[in-house]
Amino acid sequence: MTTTTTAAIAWALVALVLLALAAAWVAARRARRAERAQRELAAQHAALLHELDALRRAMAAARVGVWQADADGTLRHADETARSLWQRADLGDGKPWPRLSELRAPEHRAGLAERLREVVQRHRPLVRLPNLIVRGGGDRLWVSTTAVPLLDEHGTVRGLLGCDVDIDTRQRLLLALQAAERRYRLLAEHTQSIIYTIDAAGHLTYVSPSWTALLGHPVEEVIGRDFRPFVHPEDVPLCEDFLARTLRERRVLPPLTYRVRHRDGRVRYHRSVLAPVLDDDGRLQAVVGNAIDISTDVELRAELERVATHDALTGAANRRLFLELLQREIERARRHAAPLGLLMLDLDHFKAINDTHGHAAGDAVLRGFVQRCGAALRPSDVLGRLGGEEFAAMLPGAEPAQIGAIAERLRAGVAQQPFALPGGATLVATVSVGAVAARPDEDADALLMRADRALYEAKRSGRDRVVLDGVAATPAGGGGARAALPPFPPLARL
Ligand SMILES: Nc1nc2c(ncn2[C@@H]2O[C@H](COP(=O)(O)OP(=O)(O)OP(=O)(O)O)[C@@H](O)[C@H]2O)c(=O)[nH]1
Repeated sequence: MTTTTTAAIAWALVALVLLALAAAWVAARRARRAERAQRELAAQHAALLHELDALRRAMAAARVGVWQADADGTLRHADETARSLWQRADLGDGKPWPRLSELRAPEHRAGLAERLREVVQRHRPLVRLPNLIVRGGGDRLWVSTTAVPLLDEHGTVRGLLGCDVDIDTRQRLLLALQAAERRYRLLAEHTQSIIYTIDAAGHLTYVSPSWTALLGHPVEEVIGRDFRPFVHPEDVPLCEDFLARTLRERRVLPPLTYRVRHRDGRVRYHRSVLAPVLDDDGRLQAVVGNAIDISTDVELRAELERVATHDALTGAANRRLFLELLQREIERARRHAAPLGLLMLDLDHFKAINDTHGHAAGDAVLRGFVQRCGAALRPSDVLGRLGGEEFAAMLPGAEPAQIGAIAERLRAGVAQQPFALPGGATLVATVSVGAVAARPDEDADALLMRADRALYEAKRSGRDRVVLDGVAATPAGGGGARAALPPFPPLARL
């Protein structure tokens, strides 16, 4: 072997060693890189697992149960939360999986199955469908179901991925709220009273259908309109003040009674409460009112009042009311230095009318007498029946000089025309009148006493006449009128 050959071999060996070293270095580097990549992967995997665990815990806390199903809705997988929501921990334990819809309450089964079919056939996701599940324990729980299609690389639906979220508390509250609202709406729409809302400017923003029943207008003619045209003009300021005070004081005030015009023109009496509706921050949301028709009560009270204060036979004010009004009128006349007249009237020989023609005839004369007085007096005058056939007329504003003429007109109105009796017969009756003008310092008793004395004088001096404050003002009535009367028995006061 030559030196040259030996050297070549040696160089080749060196090259080989160098190559082997380089390969070992590269391999070691690769191994280091692979090891680093594996460590990174493991770290990423651990982080992912950590995130997944956090997500799983978050979903469990939010009561979101995830499930997976075949395209026909048969379940394939359900996570722990889903199993716990459904109370079906044994799902899939060797037994065939049910369809998702089979876990639902019977009334919601078909609806859910149909919506899942739509997800598969039309790729349309199902989003938050509230539905009831029947849990393993038999109780029912409201969940909201969401489902999306699971597609393969060709876009074919291979199954469904979805979740059930526990919305039981919220849904039951919502249903209770809806039921309450339905109840209140029913109440508002069928109540005898009018429920309404009104804004600060006085526009009616809602009225219940009972408005039509109580006031005649169709509801659409009222909503959006100002309340004022519906209220009696005299009561508008009262109602405006009521609304303004409710808005200002933000509280329910005692009810207000006011008059409202029915569509047919009749006046109705309403009593209303107004309640301000405030939000949590105390801001005014609306003003709600409830008005009831109290016309019947008002009319009944007026009738009771009339019965209690008026004579049932003739309709004249009874003694109590007349004396009350007289007292009031005397005080008013004194305050305003106004004149006031008083007539004391007593039908003549009334006992004889009763005795001869009967009590019914006497009643007819009393009624006719009051009618004639009504025709002869002014609307502001008051006629009262003080008892039996004795009456009194109060004449506010009558000057002393006029009183005699008024009394005479009244006397003549009685004597000059016969009274119709129940059987068709007629009868002429007369009346004696004591007329006085009130004096400024006189009280009711003194005034009545003076009028009574004048009346006594009229009777004493022959009846069918007026005595003005003790002085005979007119002569006795015509003989023709007296001719119709039966012969008089002896009279005590003569
Ligand atoms: N029909 C009827 N009679 C009444 C009623 N109230 C009182 N009387 C009668 O009126 C009569 C009053 O009689 P008297 O007080 O004697 O007076 P008079 O007969 O009118 O005699 P003078 O007043 O003196 O002219 C009595 O017979 C009473 O019974 C009533 O509501 N209906």
